[in-house]
Amino acid sequence: MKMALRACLRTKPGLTALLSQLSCSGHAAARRAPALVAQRSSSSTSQKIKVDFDQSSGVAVMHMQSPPVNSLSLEFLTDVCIALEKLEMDKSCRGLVVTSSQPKVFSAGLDILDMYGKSPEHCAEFWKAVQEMWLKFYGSNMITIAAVNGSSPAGGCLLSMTCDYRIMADNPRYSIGLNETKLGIVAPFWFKDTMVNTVGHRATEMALQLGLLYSPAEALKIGLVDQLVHEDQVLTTATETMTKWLAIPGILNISYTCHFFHLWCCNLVCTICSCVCQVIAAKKIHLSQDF
Ligand SMILES: CCCCCCCC/C=C\C/C=C/C(=O)SCCNC(=O)CCNC(=O)[C@H](O)C(C)(C)COP(=O)(O)OP(=O)(O)OC[C@H]1O[C@@H](n2cnc3c(N)ncnc32)[C@H](O)[C@@H]1OP(=O)(O)O
Repeated sequence: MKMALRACLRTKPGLTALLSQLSCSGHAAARRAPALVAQRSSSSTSQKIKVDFDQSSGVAVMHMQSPPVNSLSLEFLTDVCIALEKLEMDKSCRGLVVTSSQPKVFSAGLDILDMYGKSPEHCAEFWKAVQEMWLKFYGSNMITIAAVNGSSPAGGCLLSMTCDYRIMADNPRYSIGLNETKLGIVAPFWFKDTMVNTVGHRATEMALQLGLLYSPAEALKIGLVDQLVHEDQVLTTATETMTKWLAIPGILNISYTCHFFHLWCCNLVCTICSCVCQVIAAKKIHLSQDF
């Protein structure tokens, strides 16, 4: 799916426009102008994000440092998107590792405090920022690897699933998954689609309906993560793995992209049809209540 988005962002101007409308892209850029990285190795820091870029390898490491648990607030999401935009614009940056500076937690998912009791304008901006993060990671031209060095529920799991590869710390205290159901909320369809693309249909059904959080070993078994390593080795393994991915010529990447793009379009059409059916059904229910 990520590759599919990459392809359409490269080749389909119409869809790019559609996606940019969906994601309100540019809202982050409007706040702070991106700067190109000129040094051989550099480090740029916002309050909540630290990016180390090694120009010799073309690999950047994004450290999420929003205490206590890297919850995805509007401010944090905006910083993530700005950092991504900057890296994306620097053509020498080919790979991105995302990890956490917080102990025991990769990301606690959407910031619950930022969703509660806020103005409709804030909620709209917040929700657009969530979509923007998803689109930017999924549609990135860089190879992305999530170095999941702690628990990663809900939106945190989504973030990791938008990456090309996931390496998780092998600590049974940590968990990962889309647990929204357990919180009494329904995960949006694009959370669901992202998981289907990662672990398949049946595993997603089970995961979402029961709101399951998986231990690292269980997550590996269903393919939610690709590799488990000792806690101390997560970041180094991620950078080593990146070297392998970057050795693959970009043209092959684009070819696979076309296959996945086809699948993604089919999915989108199905989703639109199902939304139309739901609206028709809701109208029928409404009418039958009137009479
Ligand atoms: C606004 C309009 C949009 C509306 C749309 C709504 C529909 C959206 C539908 C679905 C999508 C939802 C996606 C989500 O991501 S919802 C968030 C789900 N997240 C969780 O369930 C995680 C909850 N947290 C935990 O499980 C744990 O905190 C932990 C495993 C991440 C870490 O555990 P531990 O190290 O033991 O830390 P604590 O539990 O003690 O927490 C420390 C501190 O952090 C606060 N906190 C934790 N999670 C969040 C969070 N998601 N948002 C905000 N704050 C969080 C926690 O309360 C503690 O705070 P303190 O008491 O003040 O210290």
